[in-house]
Amino acid sequence: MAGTVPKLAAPRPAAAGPLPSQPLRAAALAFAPSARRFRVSLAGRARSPVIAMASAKEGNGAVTKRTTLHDLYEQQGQSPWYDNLCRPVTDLLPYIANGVRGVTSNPTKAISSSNAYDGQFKELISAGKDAESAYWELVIKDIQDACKLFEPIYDETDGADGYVSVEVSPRLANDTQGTVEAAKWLHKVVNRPNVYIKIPATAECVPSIKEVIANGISVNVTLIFSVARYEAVIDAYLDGLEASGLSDLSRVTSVASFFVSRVDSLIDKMLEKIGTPEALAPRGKAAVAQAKIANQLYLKKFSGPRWEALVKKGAKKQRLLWASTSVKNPAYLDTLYVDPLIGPDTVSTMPDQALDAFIDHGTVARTIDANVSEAEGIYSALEKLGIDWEEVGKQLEHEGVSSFKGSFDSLLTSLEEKGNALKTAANL
Ligand SMILES: O=C(CO)[C@@H](O)[C@H](O)[C@H](O)[C@H](O)COP(=O)(O)O
Repeated sequence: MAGTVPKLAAPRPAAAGPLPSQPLRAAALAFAPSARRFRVSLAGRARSPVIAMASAKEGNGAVTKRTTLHDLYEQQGQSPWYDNLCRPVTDLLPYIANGVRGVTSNPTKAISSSNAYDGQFKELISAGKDAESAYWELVIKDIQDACKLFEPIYDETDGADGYVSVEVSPRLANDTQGTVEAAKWLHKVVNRPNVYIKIPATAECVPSIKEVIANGISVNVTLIFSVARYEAVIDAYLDGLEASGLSDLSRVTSVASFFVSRVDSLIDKMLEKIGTPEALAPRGKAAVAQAKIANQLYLKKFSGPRWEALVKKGAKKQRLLWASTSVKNPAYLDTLYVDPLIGPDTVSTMPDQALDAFIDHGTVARTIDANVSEAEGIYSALEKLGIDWEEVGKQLEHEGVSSFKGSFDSLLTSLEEKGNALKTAANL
């Protein structure tokens, strides 16, 4: 059935296929994160001007400037990830050299905005693949290549960091069992230890998370917009670990992607509609306040007897990952969704805009658990103004799922048209 489990013939064996695994791993090792001076042995073309500047070579080939991304991890235990994966995947190398420790992907965006996929797409269509199978082959190649680049970090941290995440079809966002099957399939075909299968935190997919974790598959739970749904996600992770039957849980890990900027975008609009001075005052404060409260919940849930029993089997905490970190309102500070959310065992995934701003003028300091009572005050003041946090979460989830589905559908339509044109031109 179209839109359920994608139709890729069989998992590709690790050594077969076009994956240049050895050169990529060698390149990644040359950029090894533990090295103080990074050798720029493979010319990755940085998309971020700040990363490019920081990677500028001195005569001896060393990176000239140590970025705040290294400090973020080394001083505060937060992992900076890059919220953008597209071809050529070796573009990631300067990012890794400058302190990036993982990557989140949005393949529909990557494929629709680049012609770097055209060559492989043409080969796949000539080989008789349909558009959807070709889509998955393109995606899987990027993910496998990126996994190789981050493998040194994964190995060095004993599986705690160095992940690359890839989403199941967004058409399955309301299909519990379809999501489980797609996650198992994707995990099998990618066939890399450091892949996160991305599953949305919709009501229908919360049970999928439990089942996928119970199958020993690491998961990036995405599209979390409310504290209530976040709690259900943590429970699904804990239930999954308990149900797994594995004696060693150390290789089943997860991140919970809490979206930030979109919360302000919606709540700001609601506050502007109310329009009173009390309502206008907290604009731009809701998202960070809610995120800080989410972190308090994280601390509570990953402690105590239930959690300690899992730790004895090697379980790792499901880290909070801040997503949607670029600022949408130009009136706000461009580090608004990074600076105040720094703390241990968290991930901040940043697109170029947020990454550049943070490297340029971000502040490395532990902020996630500072001013928590102020955050709680903002949260309840907004409730008093009539903001229903669960409803906000539901609306944002609905919009997020629709927009991911929409871009997936329109990409597939354009790949089908492109595929048909190629077949006609080649008389296939
Ligand atoms: O994988 C994840 C989070 O799980 C991220 O790539 C996530 O999809 C992105 O941060 C968001 O889609 C970006 O959101 P926005 O900046 O468009 O609001």
